[in-house]
Amino acid sequence: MIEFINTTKEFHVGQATVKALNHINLTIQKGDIFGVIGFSGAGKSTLLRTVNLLEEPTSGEVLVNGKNLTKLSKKQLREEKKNIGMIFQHFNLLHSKTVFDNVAMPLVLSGANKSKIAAQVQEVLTFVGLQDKAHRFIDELSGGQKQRVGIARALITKPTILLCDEATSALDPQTTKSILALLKRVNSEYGITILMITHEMEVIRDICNRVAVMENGQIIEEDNVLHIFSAPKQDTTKNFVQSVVRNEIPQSVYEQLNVIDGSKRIYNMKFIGVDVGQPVVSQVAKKFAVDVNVLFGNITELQGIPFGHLIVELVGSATEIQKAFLYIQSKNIHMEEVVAHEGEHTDYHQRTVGYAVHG
Ligand SMILES: Nc1ncnc2c1ncn2[C@@H]1O[C@H](COP(=O)(O)OP(=O)(O)OP(=O)(O)O)[C@@H](O)[C@H]1O
Repeated sequence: MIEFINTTKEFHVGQATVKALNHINLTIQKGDIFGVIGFSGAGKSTLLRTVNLLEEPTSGEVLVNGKNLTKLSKKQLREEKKNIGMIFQHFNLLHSKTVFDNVAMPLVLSGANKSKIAAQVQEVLTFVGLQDKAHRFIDELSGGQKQRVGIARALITKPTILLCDEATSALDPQTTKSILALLKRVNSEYGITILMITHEMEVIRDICNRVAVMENGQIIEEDNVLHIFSAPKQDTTKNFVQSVVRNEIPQSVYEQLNVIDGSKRIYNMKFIGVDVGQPVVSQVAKKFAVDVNVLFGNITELQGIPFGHLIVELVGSATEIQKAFLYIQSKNIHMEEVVAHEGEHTDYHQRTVGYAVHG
């Protein structure tokens, strides 16, 4: 568990003072994969680096598993730091050394004996899938393999916490996926709490259970990932969500409203955590005298939970459309009617429909 309590960090540059962290209060629970997202300069790196004292807070506290590291003796601090692994955007590996030497380094520095080192290096290299690369030099590896070495080196001291500093930002999308999958295993198989900073919302979507959004040294929003994606509150959060989940209604759908007659309604069906596999659309068409045309869809997955929306046109009598509407709502699918402002054709909005169909 990591607790930031009123944590502030100031840097002095010439006469100016930069408040990189401005009274941060945040708790990362044991077992979390906690993401911190923000634009460049928001304070993410500084936040991460206060956890292992690469940066010391100016005021406030950071507690790691209940301990304030600034209060420890040098010897105690050395021991506690073994609990905190870290991986970096540019890997921070020693290029003139082999994979084995890089991974073994923390154990060598702590004076472990050779047989223990060999056994542990073998174990972590097998875990990250590089058991056959132990004697390769770092320069002979791809970016993804280098990050695997970074992860193996971080795991070698058996930490309870792993800090990830933009760990996939230098990797292509495919390699990013494989590294994120590996980090998920680090969390689920070793029970390691992960705190990661990123500027990519895809990373948050793919791996995190909780997320905090940072701006100007402050946390402006924090919640579980499903809530953040389904109901972002702050503009910056909304922008990040929009970058991966296009939840706006396309112009082509609004244009259909101009030609709609009394027998049609357009609805935005929002799926959050319901089984998209359930054949709601085809059931509606079978159960009611209603035709269903799918106009647009965007469904993704958040932590194995379907999430997204489907825009459908229901065609039929007002009574049958209302029955279909109530039936779909009964399946825990949120429905909003897509409507245009009276007399306006450029400024459209959505209206939540209660239980009545507007006619
Ligand atoms: N060592 C330092 N000396 C002076 N200012 C610093 C130092 N480190 C960070 N800052 C400043 O603190 C603020 C936060 O920086 P930080 O690197 O934590 O942000 P970030 O969100 O991680 O950004 P990026 O994604 O670009 O790394 C910035 O204004 C930055 O210029």
